[in-house]
Amino acid sequence: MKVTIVGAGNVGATCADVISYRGIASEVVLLDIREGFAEGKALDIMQCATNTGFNTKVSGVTNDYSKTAGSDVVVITSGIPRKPGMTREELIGINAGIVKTVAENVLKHSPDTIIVVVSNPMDTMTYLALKSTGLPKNRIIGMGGALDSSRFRTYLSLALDKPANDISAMVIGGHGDTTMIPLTRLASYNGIPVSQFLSEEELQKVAADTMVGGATLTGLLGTSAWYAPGASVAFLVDSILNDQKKMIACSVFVEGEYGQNDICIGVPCIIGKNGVEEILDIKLNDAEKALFAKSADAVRQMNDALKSILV
Ligand SMILES: NC(=O)c1ccc[n+]([C@@H]2O[C@H](COP(=O)([O-])OP(=O)(O)OC[C@H]3O[C@@H](n4cnc5c(N)ncnc54)[C@H](O)[C@@H]3O)[C@@H](O)[C@H]2O)c1
Ligand SMILES: O=C(O)C[C@H](O)C(=O)O
Repeated sequence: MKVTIVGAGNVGATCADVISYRGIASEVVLLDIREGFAEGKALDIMQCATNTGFNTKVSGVTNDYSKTAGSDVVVITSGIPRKPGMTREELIGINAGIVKTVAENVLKHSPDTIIVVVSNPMDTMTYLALKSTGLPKNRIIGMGGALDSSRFRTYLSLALDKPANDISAMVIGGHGDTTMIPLTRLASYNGIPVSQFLSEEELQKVAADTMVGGATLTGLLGTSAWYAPGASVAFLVDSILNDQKKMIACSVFVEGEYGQNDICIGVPCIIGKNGVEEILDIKLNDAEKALFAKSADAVRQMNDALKSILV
């Protein structure tokens, strides 16, 4: 089980670290354009092995894609993160070129791989990776919903003062400050609707905090987050490599689901060894449907912007 992570920065290295100590893959290759950087990160992670007790082989390379050959999964975390005050969408100009080139390079050496796109604006970068590589839609997965859902569960756990792992909740829609949709109506505390414990006002605050979860951390840290993003990617990779068939909100190409076509957007998916094995077209109420349509319009607009950048 080999995983390549392109972009050995904050998110990429954290993801490699979590994949290693959880034994999710037997081999992880980190690749970066910065001379020696991925090599350094890999060596540092490998030196955890005797203390945390893992056997995963972690290596780093500078721009040498031949070392990534035969990867089962490739994670794209290369690109720039936002700074305080920026939106994810503002990163499109620089990250589009990077993601397109990286996706093409990895496929030269791992033609059968499944690609997990992390770079922002993630829904648009996922669409770009899909369109530029021509891969079947089950093999291109955007990671955003796993992270947003974990933030949603965290904020719910803080509001309820109960453990996050006892809370089940999901965020769908775009991975943007105004486009994500925390499904408060469906959130539960061990199967009991959270609305039995929290007022509408408290639930609205949890939803609002979730939506700006990434912006809040960017304001605090001066760059965007990495621990929860890295762990969320590892969680997704685990479901692929170990064929767990977990239901995870992922940005995937929709063909009629939720009344949308020709965009990649966050929807509940079954994730297994074939990548996206099923999209669950769950029943939304009218208010949620309206939010989803608005979110899809915003995602589509970014895809249109992409077309003018890439010409
Ligand atoms: N989808 C999500 O939920 C999510 C979460 C967190 C971060 N992100 C995004 O992930 C990306 C990475 O964030 P980060 O905090 O790790 O940034 P970072 O700056 O710490 O790391 C990015 C790395 O990419 C490398 N890189 C740049 N161009 C490259 C290329 N052509 N080939 C190989 N490597 C290249 C850089 O040298 C750097 O080491 C950003 O775009 C960020 O917005 C997305
Ligand atoms: O907030 C960001 O820009 C990074 C990432 O998308 C996140 O949600 O942490």
